[in-house]
Amino acid sequence: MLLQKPVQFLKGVGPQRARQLERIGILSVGDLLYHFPREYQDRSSIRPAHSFAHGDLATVRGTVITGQETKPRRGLTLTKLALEEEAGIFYAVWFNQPYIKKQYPPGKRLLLTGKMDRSFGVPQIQVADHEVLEGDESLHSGRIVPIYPATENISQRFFRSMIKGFLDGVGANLPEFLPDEILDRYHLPCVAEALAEIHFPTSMEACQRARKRFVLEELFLFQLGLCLQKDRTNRQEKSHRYKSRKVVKSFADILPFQLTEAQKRVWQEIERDMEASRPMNRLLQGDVGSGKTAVAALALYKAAASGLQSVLMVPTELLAEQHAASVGKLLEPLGIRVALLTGGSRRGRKQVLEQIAGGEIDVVVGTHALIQGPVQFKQLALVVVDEQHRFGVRQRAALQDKGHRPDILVMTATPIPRTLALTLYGELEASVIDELPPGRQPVKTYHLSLSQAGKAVGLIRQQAVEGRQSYVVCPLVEESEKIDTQAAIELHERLKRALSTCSVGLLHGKMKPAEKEAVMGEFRSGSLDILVSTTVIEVGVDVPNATVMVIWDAQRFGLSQLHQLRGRVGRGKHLSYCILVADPSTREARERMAAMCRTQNGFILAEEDLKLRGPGEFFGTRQSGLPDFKIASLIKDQREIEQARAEARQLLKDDPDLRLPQHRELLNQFALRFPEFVKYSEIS
Ligand SMILES: Nc1ncnc2c1ncn2[C@@H]1O[C@H](COP(=O)(O)OP(=O)(O)OP(=O)(O)O)[C@@H](O)[C@H]1O
Repeated sequence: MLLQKPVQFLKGVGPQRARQLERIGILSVGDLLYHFPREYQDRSSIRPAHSFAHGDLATVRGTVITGQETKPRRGLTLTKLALEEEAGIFYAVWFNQPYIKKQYPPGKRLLLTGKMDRSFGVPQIQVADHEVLEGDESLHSGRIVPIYPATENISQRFFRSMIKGFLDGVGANLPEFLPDEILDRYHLPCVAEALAEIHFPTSMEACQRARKRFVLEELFLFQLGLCLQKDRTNRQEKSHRYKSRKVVKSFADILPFQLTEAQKRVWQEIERDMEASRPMNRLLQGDVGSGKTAVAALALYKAAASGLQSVLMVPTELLAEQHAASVGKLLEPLGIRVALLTGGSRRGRKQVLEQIAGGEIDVVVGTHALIQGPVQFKQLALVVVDEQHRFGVRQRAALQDKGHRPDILVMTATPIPRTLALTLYGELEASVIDELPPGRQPVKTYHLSLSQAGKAVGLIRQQAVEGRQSYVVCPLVEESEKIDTQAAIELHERLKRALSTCSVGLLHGKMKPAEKEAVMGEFRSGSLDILVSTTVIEVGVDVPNATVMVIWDAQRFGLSQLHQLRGRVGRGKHLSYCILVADPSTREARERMAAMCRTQNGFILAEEDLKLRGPGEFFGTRQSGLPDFKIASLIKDQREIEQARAEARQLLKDDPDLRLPQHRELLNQFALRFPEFVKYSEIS
C-alpha cells in the first residue's frame, strides 16, 4: 500500500532526512501525510505593497529590479531587494540569508509574505516566506498556507513541498476507505480531497470539513476497535459457572451495614453478568467512599462460594495490604481463603504462588504489576481491577489472556464525563453508584495560607481530644521521592513537638512494606492520633474514624488528586474537615483551591480538572492508557466521539468481522492504525 511505503520512497528524501523525520515519528508516507498543520496563515490576499499599514502581515508580488547587501554590524547581513509592481516600487528585506541576492537577480518574479514596515517613504517588507512565481501555483504565499509543528532541522518549506509533491502526483488517486454512507451523512470529503484541503486549503470552510473528516476517521477507527473487542468477549463462552443467587443473600446479611439502593442496583447488574454464559466486562463507577469495594467484595465472595478463584488488583502495595485485610476480615469467617501476593520475601511469595496454582487460595489480592506477572491459577473466574486511571484499554485486553476468559470488573473513583468514558472504557458496560452511604456529612473544606497553618494544628488537637484521627499529607515534589521523604520527616518532627500530648506516626514511600503496614495498622486500630504521610495514602485508604485531612502545599496537587485525598475522610458518621494549606501563586492554582472549597461533587471537580489541565495531565500521561490521537481532541470533539461510536456500531451490525470486500481498505487502515485491537479481536 502506498501509505505504508517508507518516506524515502518520496523524491527529495534521502537517508539523512529520513533519520530526521524518524525522530519526530514519521516513518512512512502515511505518517507524513497525517502530519497535520498546527495552524494556517491566510496569505491569499495579494495586494499592492502601499495598501498595507505598518505592522500588517502582508503578501505582495513583484519583479526584482536591483539588490544590495550590507553588514550593518558584526554577525548581521542585510539583503535588500527593490521590486517593482504595477503600483510602484517596494523593498524586501532578509536577515542573514546571503544567498538571496544571487538567487534572485533582476527580472525574477517573487511572491513574498512578511511584516510591513512603513517607517520609510517606500514600503518595506521583512520577509518571512518567499517563492519564485513561475506559473499560477504558489506554495508558500498567495494562499492559505499551512504551518506545521515546529521541528529542528526540518523547515516548513520542506514539509510543504514534500506533501504537495505527493498530493499532486500519486496522492490524488488514494483509495477511499471510509464507507460512503459516512461521508454522505456528515458531508465529508474523500480522503484525497481531504488531504489536499487540510494541507493546502482553498478556503477555511473546506479546511474545517477536511479536519472534521480526519477527526471522525480517527475516532471511528478507534471506536471500531473498542466495539470489536467488546463483541469478541460477548461471543465468548466462559468455562466457569457460579452458584445461584441464594449464596450471596446470606453474605449480604453479614455485612456490617445495609447496602444503599445504588449498591443494590449495581450488585444486581454485576450478578446478572456473572451468571451469564459470556464473560463480564463491566465498569463500576462511583465517587470516593461510595462503597465500590464493598460491592466488589460481594463478587469475590460469590466466586469463592462457587469454588472458583478470583483476584483483586490494586494500584499500590499499601492498598493491597489494606484490601487483603478488610476482605479477609469479611470472608475468612465464612471459610474463604484470602491471600496477599506481595513483592516481599521470595520464599513467602513462592509459597503463595504454589497455593494459588493448587487452588488452595480463593481470593488473591495484589498489585497490578504482580498479578500481571507469571501467576498460574487453578481456575480463575473473576478479576476485579481497582483502576484509578493507571490502566488502559490495552492492559485490559491483555487480561483476557489470563485464565479461561475471566469475568472482569473495573472500578474507578474518578467520575468521567460520558464522552471520555466512551473512549477510555468503550468496550465495557457501565454501572454507577450515584449515592453515598447514609449519614455521610459533607467534608468542611477550608483554604489556609502557610502563615495560618497553626489553625490546622489546633483543629487536629481538638479532634484528637474527641477521639478522632487526622492525616497530614506532605508536599508533593515532582520526581523526587527523596525530597518528599525528607519533607515528611521534618513535618513529622515539627508536629510531634507542637502536639506533644498526641501520638504522631509517619509513613513514606522509602519505608519497607512491613514498616508501612505496621504504621498503617496502628493508625487503623486507633493507637495513632495523627498520621503524617507522603501521598502513598492517596487512594483507597479506609479509616472511618479519621476526620481531618490536612494537605500541605496543596497547590502542588491536581484537583482529582485533592479530591481523592479528601475522600480519605468523611467516611464515617462524624463531621470531617479538609484543610488546604497553600500559598498558590498562579491563577489556575487559586482556581483549584476555590473549586475544592466550593464543591464536594467529584463529577464537577473532574470536569473542572479536565478543563484546567487537559486529558493527558488529567489521567497522568504515561500510565493513562489513553490512545495517542493525532488530531481528535477528547475535549473539543465530544460530538464526534458519539458519532464515531454510533457509526462503528452500525457498521459492525452489517459486517461483524469486517470481512465484506467493500471493507477491505477499511480493515487495512484499521490494522495499520490500531494494531493492538487486531491482536485482541477475531479479525485478521
Ligand atoms: N451501604 C453502606 N452503608 C454504610 N457504610 C458503607 C456502605 N458501603 C460502604 N460503607 C463503608 O464506607 C466506607 C467506604 O466504602 P468503600 O471502601 O467500599 O468505598 P470505595 O468506593 O471503594 O472508596 P474509595 O474509592 O475511596 O476507595 C467503608 O468504610 C465501608 O465500610
